[in-house]
Amino acid sequence: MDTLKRIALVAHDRRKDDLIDWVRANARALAAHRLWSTGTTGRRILEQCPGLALTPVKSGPLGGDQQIGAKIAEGEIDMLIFFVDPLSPHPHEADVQALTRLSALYNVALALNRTTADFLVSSPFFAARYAAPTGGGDGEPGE
Ligand SMILES: O=C(CO)COP(=O)(O)O
Repeated sequence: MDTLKRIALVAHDRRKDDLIDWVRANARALAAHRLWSTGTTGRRILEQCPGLALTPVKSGPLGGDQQIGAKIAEGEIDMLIFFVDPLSPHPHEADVQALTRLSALYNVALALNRTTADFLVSSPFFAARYAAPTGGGDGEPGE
């Protein structure tokens, strides 16, 4: 079974430090998977974890949430880690709602906060490939 996961990492501004802290804490597990991020989130993650196979798209308010949503609609994302800020208004609220709606519609594993992200990253679903590499596997993305 192919256990390589395609994961999107997104955070609102006031949750970015928390997401980056979570990514750093789970960098070894995440390094075995393919990652996408909205623009500002992705650039900040790569500053801290330059070894991750992470592709930034546009910034969320400039269409990045919709780009991630389109990948979900195309069946190209398995998991969305989206640390939302429920206490601030967002100019692109419609895009935020569309992104979480598409995650529900396409049965994408969705974490809106750190506790749920911890459950996902520690689940057998996530860890199978990591725990049982096949011959010659060294955890590099794309194997
Ligand atoms: O706006 C976002 C999520 O809705 C995130 O976008 P950035 O990562 O570009 O800040």
